[in-house]
Amino acid sequence: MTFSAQTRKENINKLSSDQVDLLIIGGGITGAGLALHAAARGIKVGLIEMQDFAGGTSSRSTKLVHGGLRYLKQFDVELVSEVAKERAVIGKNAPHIVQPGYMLMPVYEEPGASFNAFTAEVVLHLYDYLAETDEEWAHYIVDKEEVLKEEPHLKEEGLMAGGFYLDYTNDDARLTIETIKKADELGAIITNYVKAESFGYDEDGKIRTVRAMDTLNEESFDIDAKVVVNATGPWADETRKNRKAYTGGKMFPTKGVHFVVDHSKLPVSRTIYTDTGQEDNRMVFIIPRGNKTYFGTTDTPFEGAYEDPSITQEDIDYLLQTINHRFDGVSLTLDDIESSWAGLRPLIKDENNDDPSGISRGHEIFTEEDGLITIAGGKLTDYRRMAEDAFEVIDKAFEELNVRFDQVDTKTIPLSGGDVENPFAFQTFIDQHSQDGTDAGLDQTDARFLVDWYGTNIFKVYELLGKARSFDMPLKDALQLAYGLEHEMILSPEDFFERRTDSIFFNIDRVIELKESVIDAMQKELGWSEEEKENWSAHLDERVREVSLEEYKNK
Ligand SMILES: Cc1cc2nc3c(=O)[nH]c(=O)nc-3n(C[C@H](O)[C@H](O)[C@H](O)COP(=O)(O)OP(=O)(O)OC[C@H]3O[C@@H](n4cnc5c(N)ncnc54)[C@H](O)[C@@H]3O)c2cc1C
Ligand SMILES: O=P(O)(O)OC[C@H](O)CO
Repeated sequence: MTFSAQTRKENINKLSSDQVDLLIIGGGITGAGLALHAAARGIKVGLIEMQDFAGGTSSRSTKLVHGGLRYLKQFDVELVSEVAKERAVIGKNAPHIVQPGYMLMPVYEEPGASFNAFTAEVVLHLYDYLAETDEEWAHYIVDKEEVLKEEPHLKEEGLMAGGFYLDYTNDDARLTIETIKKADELGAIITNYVKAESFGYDEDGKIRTVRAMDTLNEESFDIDAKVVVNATGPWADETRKNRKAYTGGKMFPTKGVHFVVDHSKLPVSRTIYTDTGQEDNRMVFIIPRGNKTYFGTTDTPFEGAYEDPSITQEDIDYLLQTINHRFDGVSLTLDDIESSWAGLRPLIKDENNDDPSGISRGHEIFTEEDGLITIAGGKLTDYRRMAEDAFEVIDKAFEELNVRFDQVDTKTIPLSGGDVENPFAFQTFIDQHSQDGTDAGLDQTDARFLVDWYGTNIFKVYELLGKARSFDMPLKDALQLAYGLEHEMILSPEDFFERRTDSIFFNIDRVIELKESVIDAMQKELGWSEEEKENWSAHLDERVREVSLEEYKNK
């Protein structure tokens, strides 16, 4: 069973010829979670994504699975209680992607500080309680000396104490694609690069058809569905417009930016969550990842094209000022920034709140007169629960059509690659299966990396050794490309470099080194014309220029 460009062609044929019970518009984490939930219940479900899977916000987050500690400042206890409990569920179902770890919240005595030593203890205690955190990961508070022993580069002036608490690191695009692949494994009919353009109605004015376009060849086709769900995140209003039943805009997307520097420039040993020091009610994360450190984010109202929110000089100045304020002996400049990304929070408008950071990160599900169901808002960490909530509404729509399906508990369904015997001992799984990689000619580091990256899908990776060896590149990269083409519906170089691997963000030099050989291999495997090859190559060059902030560095 594959999930390739050929699968995509077959799925487009299926969607254009057979009615589905449910059609999901949007292939970010929210749409992916809905598709997995539906397929697990035996619902005939289709999903169309106009870019690549996770091409929107779900590859541009802070890349954490977390409960939203700072939301307790605005007493969003219900949200934190729901979202924080999901961390352990995702950690169990995707141990190859999501890792638990102690994060540090330093406590400073400074204007606008979120917490003091006492309130930090209270809020971390409440966070553990709401999340039902295991005792082994209980929070603890240490004094200033202990904090500086752990993080010697943190600013000493004003430092009072520090709280260590549990949260999880993540790879948002990997979490999305592994959810998509699991939905595919369970029977969902899924395709990327297909855009919902308009709707068709039955005699009662209910949506029963979606007019879709394959954005690769601009061919349009109709998809017949009993029920349609709009899971397009920040685009939710865009998707709802041009319909008689449109009840007005609900979304208030805010932009969040992250920058990546070499770890030597910002040598933190663990994730740090701290005030910006700019008295703006904002907190930022500083996160070590491999031999890099990334940090963010901003939270500013956004207007413009949602596909690729631009980063501004203000964003750069704000985050550099925040980091240089918080760390002694660190004076990051624009030239230290190796890569970056900007994403849009799919926030729901709050008429009573003009502070973007004060708006709830909760989700809403609503049905309009023509039957379109929209799920908006939320957090990536909450995606599974959001799907459960959505199906309470979707099932009502099915009941009106006298259609019913068995229930399912998705808590017990591992994502693709996550079905290890003991998810809490994933390192053992890596130890056990990296030997196959070294036997195939990989060095130990690459062999362990691939098992860590793909989990139980590593066996499908190794099946592609023959194909990989035909590519003119190091074996590890060749295996990742071969697997991505065969099992992760890679159609463009950016799909590979930005979302199936993390090279564009965390190893941009590697993108430049591998670009030609990857594009040559993709042309051969996907049958690109010379013109298509040139277009994809130019698109990748533009993306590299954009994420490395060249326009600002060359000013
Ligand atoms: C800066 C930032 C940091 C964040 N950090 C975290 C974090 O660390 N942890 C966390 O839990 N949450 C975090 N979030 C929130 C989280 O990223 C989002 O809630 C989540 O990714 C939204 O997923 P989604 O699927 O709803 O939207 P998206 O991922 O945007 O998916 C919507 C998809 O719909 C597609 N689409 C749009 N229109 C159409 C159409 N007409 N036809 C077909 N497809 C269409 C788009 O291409 C897009 O891929 C963060 C958000 C931001 C912006
Ligand atoms: O939406 P915020 O303000 O919590 O910002 C996103 C964080 O960086 C991670 O969720």
